[in-house]
Amino acid sequence: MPSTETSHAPNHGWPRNPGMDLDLAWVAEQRVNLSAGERRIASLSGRRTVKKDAQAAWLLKALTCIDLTTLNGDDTAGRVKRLCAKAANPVRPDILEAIGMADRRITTGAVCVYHRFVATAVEALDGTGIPVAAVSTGFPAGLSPHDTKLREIEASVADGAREIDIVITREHVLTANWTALYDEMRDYRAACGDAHVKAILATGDLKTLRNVARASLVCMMAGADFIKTSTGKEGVNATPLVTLVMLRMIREYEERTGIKIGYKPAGGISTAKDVLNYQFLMKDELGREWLEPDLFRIGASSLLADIERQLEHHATGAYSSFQRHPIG
Ligand SMILES: O=C[C@H](O)COP(=O)(O)O
Repeated sequence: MPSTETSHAPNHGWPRNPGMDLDLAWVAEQRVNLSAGERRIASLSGRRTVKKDAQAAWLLKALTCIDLTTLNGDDTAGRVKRLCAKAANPVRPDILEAIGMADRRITTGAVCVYHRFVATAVEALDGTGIPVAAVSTGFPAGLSPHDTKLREIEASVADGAREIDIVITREHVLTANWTALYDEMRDYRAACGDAHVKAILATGDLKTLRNVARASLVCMMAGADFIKTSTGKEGVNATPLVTLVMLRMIREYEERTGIKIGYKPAGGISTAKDVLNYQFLMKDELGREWLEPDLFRIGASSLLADIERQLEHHATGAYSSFQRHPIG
């Protein structure tokens, strides 16, 4: 059960990934055994349940890992300010009181917006310690000119973004041009300066799990601090199977380099049950450390409402069916 001791805004003293030279042989040797992966995911089902007394702790921990997101064409400064207010006070005080957490300061991990709203969000979050993450580099397709993408990153950092979610050029992966992907990511890393960088792979566009594994590895070699599944705009976004592949690449990268890389599933994650599944997979594959916001974020626009609802049920004792649902 995760402790709630660290249920606060993430520690931005966490080290950045320095990256390493591109190792094409290491990239080439990556293979994914699809049926073994599917069996692993299937085996999670029914293996675990969330204990009633531990549930609030798990959900609060998940909440501190949310990159609370609005990425819509009709976003306005007003919507972003309301989102920031929710990020700073994500759970109603009476619920926190009822579950014995009234003395904890609980916030989401970050607020995630388009570049246009970075300054608005930074101002709205002033004094909360909550970082702003900007989706830069021509999100979501990432097909703007390379220099334009670098300028966008620099502008987001100048406006106060402490985290940048970049999107890779999927063509580099689909054509196995690993050098181009590495160089692109290297440039993004440099443009971020002191900001942390999350590499969005858009896994739903990458055709094969092997491509997902290889792209994960190349982005980590080039200095990504996090690897993230999706923009939320692809046809298929975060899935348990893609997660398994990416987590295993994070594990392999740590085994080889000693550097811990974070993971961010994003897109379509909207229920407490979904997020508990991700938490158990993270803990099983990488260990307890990866349940903290320094190494785990969940990109989500609508998850918070369900977590709050489940905490409310917890507070009133009106336990919902998911509490007895097997984790998997
Ligand atoms: O990065 C975050 C995603 O765009 C959020 O996707 P969602 O709106 O499906 O939760």
